[in-house]
Amino acid sequence: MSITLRDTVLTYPDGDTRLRALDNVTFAVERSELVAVTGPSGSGKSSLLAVAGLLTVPDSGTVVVDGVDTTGLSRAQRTTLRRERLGFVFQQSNLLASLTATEQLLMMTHLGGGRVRAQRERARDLLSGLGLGSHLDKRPNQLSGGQRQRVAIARSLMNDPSVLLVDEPTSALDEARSREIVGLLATLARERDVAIVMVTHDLAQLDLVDEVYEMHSGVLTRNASTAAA
Ligand SMILES: Nc1ncnc2c1ncn2[C@@H]1O[C@H](COP(=O)(O)OP(=O)(O)OP(=O)(O)O)[C@@H](O)[C@H]1O
Repeated sequence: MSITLRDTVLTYPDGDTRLRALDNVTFAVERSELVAVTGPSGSGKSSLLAVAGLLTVPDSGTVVVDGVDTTGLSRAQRTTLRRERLGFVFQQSNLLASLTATEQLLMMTHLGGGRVRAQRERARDLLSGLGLGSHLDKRPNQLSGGQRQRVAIARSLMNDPSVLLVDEPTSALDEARSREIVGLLATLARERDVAIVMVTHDLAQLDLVDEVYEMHSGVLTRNASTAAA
């Protein structure tokens, strides 16, 4: 398994009591799998991504990333593991306005160190592989919403992650573009052997994913009827 959450509990203060944002969540995604997590607003989906992404430490339970049990790791150790094994794609691609597509990807290497020439080649290969070969030097305002989301996906792959955590990738896109992006994620999962967890409200694309989970009031359940595989 590339990412496993076992009996994970996350609470927040809520007046005199505590709200259970994750209520004994158990969840595992293998490499080459694309899994969708749906559920109403406030049900705990962002909390799930934050815990899986090692950004938030749960109150109890276990998070295992690529075979590494993260329980008890220091903040620095979690940061290293995150940088080496995890990739993130956010709702609104989060690109920097002043940088070209290639530079958005190279930013990741400044953060992580590494040789610029080899990284530039890798950035170009990734962008070309995602159909952006003729847009390498374009800035976000010169790209469509779907192209921007592709740049964000390419950027998330720079460190060759084992796990990709994707938050509402289609919320700013029309139906056809949404389908392309989810289809692309399904292909990437298989071709790059990466485990992808995608939070989404976009029920129209669920036939493209391997498994569908539903979150309700912090409780995660597998939805067998809508899963394609
Ligand atoms: N920092 C916080 N402090 C207190 N309560 C919080 C905090 N963050 C989230 N919550 C609460 O935890 C619950 C789960 O929130 P979460 O953001 O994970 O839901 P979500 O499913 O991602 O919602 P949305 O679809 O609207 O993004 C909600 O009831 C929310 O109000």
